Amino acid sequence: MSSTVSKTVAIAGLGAIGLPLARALDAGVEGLRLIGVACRDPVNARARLADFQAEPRLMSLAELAEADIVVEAASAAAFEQVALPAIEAGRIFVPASCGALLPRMHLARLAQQTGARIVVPTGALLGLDAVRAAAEGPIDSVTIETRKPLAALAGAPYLVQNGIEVADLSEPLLVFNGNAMEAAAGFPANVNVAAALALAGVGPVRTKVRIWADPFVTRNVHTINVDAEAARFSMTIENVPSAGNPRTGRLTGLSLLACLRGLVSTLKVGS
Ligand SMILES: NC(=O)C1=CN([C@@H]2O[C@H](COP(=O)(O)OP(=O)(O)OC[C@H]3O[C@@H](n4cnc5c(N)ncnc54)[C@H](O)[C@@H]3O)[C@@H](O)[C@H]2O)C=CC1
Ligand SMILES: O=C([O-])CC(=O)C(=O)O
Repeated sequence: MSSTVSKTVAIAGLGAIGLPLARALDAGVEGLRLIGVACRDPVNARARLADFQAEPRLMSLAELAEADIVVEAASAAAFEQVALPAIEAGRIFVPASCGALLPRMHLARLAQQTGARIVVPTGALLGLDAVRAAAEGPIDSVTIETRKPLAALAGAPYLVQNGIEVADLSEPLLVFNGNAMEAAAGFPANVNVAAALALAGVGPVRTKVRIWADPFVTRNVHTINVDAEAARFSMTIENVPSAGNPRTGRLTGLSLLACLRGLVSTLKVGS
């Protein structure tokens, strides 16, 4: 159920997350109107937008801040170029690459001054409603264990820097065991989920992360374990990789769409 509130939306990136999200908005979501997208390659972007009913403007990353809601679905490297203008302009900023927010929490303080909001979507994860509720009281521990197919982890900076080869594994290998801050730096395209979990719960230092390269899984699998005073829970999600990007679960674009709907709906479900 949506309200008569209408907000404009602009999206950075037309990849596995951004393109289906843009398509869904173009098909019509009450209260939301897509006005712009930013892409690296305008020719390619025009081809992707050719069948849209209302073709959005091609914008620079900074120009996206003309919209009420600015969605970042590009990369950790592009995060700041999208985030800063949007937050300076007092917009609602929705980052998919939320791992890039962890070392930039000054942006949250800037948002306080400008009236902007930073809305981190649940993305490829689950259970952040329960984690947030638990975090209103004492929490003993929060962990996330991620298992990805080998192709989804290839090229991660942590693996390259540590000379860890995963391409030919015949058994699962624990490739990382640390906290969410370190995980976001070492696997910027793989564990934004750990960053979102950290922001929902006990922060990036206390949130423990284990990453497995697993030749036996065909999905991106995330299991969170929370031990809090009010509740103990474990939840697992098995995400179908996107056709366009095996690192990214197909659910992520849908999560962003649900998040945007929540920004304009009169009936909102979940905390
Ligand atoms: N929060 C979550 O649960 C999840 C977050 N992600 C993150 O979301 C982001 C987007 O993911 P995908 O759509 O799968 O990536 P993708 O690689 O499929 O698409 C990204 C798009 O952004 C464009 N792009 C990159 N840098 C740009 C720049 N400087 N200017 C303009 N366009 C630029 C690329 O050309 C590409 O079209 C990534 O950082 C990814 O790690 C991915 C999965 C889950
Ligand atoms: O899609 C997934 O399974 C998770 C992911 O890539 C991320 O959190 O960056």
